[in-house]
Amino acid sequence: MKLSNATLAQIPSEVAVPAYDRSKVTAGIVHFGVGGFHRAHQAMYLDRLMNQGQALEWGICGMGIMPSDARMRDTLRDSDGMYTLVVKNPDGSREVRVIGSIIDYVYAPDDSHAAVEKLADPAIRIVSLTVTEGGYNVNPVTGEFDLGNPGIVADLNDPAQPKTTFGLISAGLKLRRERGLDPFTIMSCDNIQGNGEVAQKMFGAFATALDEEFGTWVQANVPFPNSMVDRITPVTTEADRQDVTDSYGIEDAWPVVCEDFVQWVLEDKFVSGRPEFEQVGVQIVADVVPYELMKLRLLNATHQGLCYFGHLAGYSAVHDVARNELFAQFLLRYMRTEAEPTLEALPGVDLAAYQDKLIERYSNEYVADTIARLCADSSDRIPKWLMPVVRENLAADRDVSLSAAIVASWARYAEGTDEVGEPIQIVDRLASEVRTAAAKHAEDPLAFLRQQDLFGDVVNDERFTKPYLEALESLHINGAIATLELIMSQASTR
Ligand SMILES: NC(=O)c1ccc[n+]([C@@H]2O[C@H](COP(=O)([O-])OP(=O)(O)OC[C@H]3O[C@@H](n4cnc5c(N)ncnc54)[C@H](O)[C@@H]3O)[C@@H](O)[C@H]2O)c1
Ligand SMILES: O=P(O)(O)OC[C@@H](O)[C@@H](O)[C@H](O)[C@H](O)CO
Repeated sequence: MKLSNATLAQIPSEVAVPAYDRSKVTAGIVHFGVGGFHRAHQAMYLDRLMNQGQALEWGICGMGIMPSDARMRDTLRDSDGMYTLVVKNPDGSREVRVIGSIIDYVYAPDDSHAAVEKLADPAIRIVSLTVTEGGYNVNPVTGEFDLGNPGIVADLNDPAQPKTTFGLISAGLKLRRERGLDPFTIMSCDNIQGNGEVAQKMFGAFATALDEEFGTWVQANVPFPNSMVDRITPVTTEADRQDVTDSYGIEDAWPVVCEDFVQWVLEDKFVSGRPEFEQVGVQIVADVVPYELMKLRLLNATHQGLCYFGHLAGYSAVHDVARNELFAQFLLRYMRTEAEPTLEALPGVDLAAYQDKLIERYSNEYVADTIARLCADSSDRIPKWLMPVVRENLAADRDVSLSAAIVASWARYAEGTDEVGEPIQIVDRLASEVRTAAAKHAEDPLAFLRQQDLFGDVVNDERFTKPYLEALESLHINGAIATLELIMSQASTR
């Protein structure tokens, strides 16, 4: 049966369905970047609240700008905004739920005027984002807003027909201001350190470029809370879709599969109110930074630590890598000896247990996360999650050997051929740059590190380049597994 309001009553009892009257839910949030993660995380939390009879005025209106978002528009239109969330436990059991908190979807290229009007609707009080790290338009060299991006240039030249998130959100805010309405909160939920601050800087820069006085108003009036978000959510596969049909008789064109673990730590900085997220397990705190650092430097950095070595060693599934003791010990050692010294202690958080739990989470075979997903967009990830660990450790004169080996594994991967001569498809907005740099390894083994916009001046520091060159050479001569063995045997004698 096709998932929709009309078929909800026929859903089998092992699948939970919204216990609230969806016709009473109204939109209070516009979300940009409705993908797998948003639907496994924020929309799920809101659905939990609604199931408690609360937050019915905080329904979500998705908004898309990318050509690929047309598919989400059509899928959600067909299912009245609903989808199946399949939570996979490590023992093979699962919890399956139809999520009902998304009630509308606007594909902005269809009608940018309607999209701006939606953003100016007084009922909308939060605009949230999961638009990926690349969606913040940060110039990698300067760290500033990239005013040269053609989409941004077009929106600045023709602000009445906005096409980017920056153009649309700014137009919505401007209209609200003209109409004497309060602004909305802009809530980033992307894996970026200081995601609220980065969003504030980037949206502020766009608004200023549009009109200086408006930029000042945005900086003074629009809050940008920081958050730490966590739930491993792989890309939905055709097998996942078929499984939902075969197991439950539900025809859902785009279900979501995720792990059982979920966490959201959120700064309480909102204008015009917010849902009572704390009632459904969200941690509302004054300072998110230590939580963010913990998650990005332990979880996201070890995803980088396992994916290039894993790919080179011939793996395609994350759980197979995590279950290999050599890899698990390498990741644990990186976390304990290099990442943890850069983290602040957090009340109630046992960092050693957190690290062990990560290996357990990665080992969940039912989640079926892929090495390919983790290897994408490396140039947005290694510089943001791993290089800050390196810089802090070098400043404190601490060891960086394992971090250097992770960077070397990326450099080897970027050469574009694996250990049995198969081509590697590099998915990265800087794919041609990183491939060009990696292609020079034979003549200049430090060529990759000379990409200053990615690595700063670490190429000049022998404490980093020595273990980096050793790892890279070993990767070329001995391969990934033997290199990890060598690194671990050297580490045990330190
Ligand atoms: N998947 C996870 O495990 C996970 C966990 C925690 C946080 N996140 C965060 O969520 C983000 C999205 O992950 P996902 O798994 O939902 O990916 P996804 O590919 O399913 O969805 C990404 C969404 O972002 C949109 N998007 C991409 N670039 C954009 C741009 N420049 N402007 C506007 N929209 C843009 C896409 O159209 C899509 O709607 C990640 O990049 C990360 O920051 C993901
Ligand atoms: O989604 P990205 O691109 O920010 O990073 C890839 C993964 O490390 C990430 O999606 C994790 O699975 C996630 O952060 C877990 O909460």
